[in-house]
Amino acid sequence: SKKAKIWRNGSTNELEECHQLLGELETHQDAWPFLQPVNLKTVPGYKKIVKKPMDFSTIREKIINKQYSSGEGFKDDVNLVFDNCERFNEDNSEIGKAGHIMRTFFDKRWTELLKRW
Ligand SMILES: Cn1cc(C(=O)NCCN)ccc1=O
Repeated sequence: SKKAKIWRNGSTNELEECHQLLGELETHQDAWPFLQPVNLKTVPGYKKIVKKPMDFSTIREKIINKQYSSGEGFKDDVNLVFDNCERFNEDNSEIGKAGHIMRTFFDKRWTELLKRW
């Protein structure tokens, strides 16, 4: 596993703070469309339209398996979740609206974390 680094301002491991932020995403009331991979067998068109599926449970596995070398890779996968959502869903659909709410929530928390690193 990567040696924990002491970051500027004494904040400890960047990826530990990403793991905590993932917990906030997963427990958000509007997270329900993003908790598990979209079922490619039951959602028509998804497999063809969305080239790189991503969801919060997959991100959790990648954190646990040390597949991110920095917060940047974590941030890119979280944004992929929301970009996929915008590509596949109408903005005013239930899932489309949830995606916009979750992206706004994440962007605010990510900006707060960047200020501390
Ligand atoms: C993010 N997303 C989720 C679904 C879905 O059906 N999720 C299951 C919720 N229980 C369908 C399209 C989509 O873009």
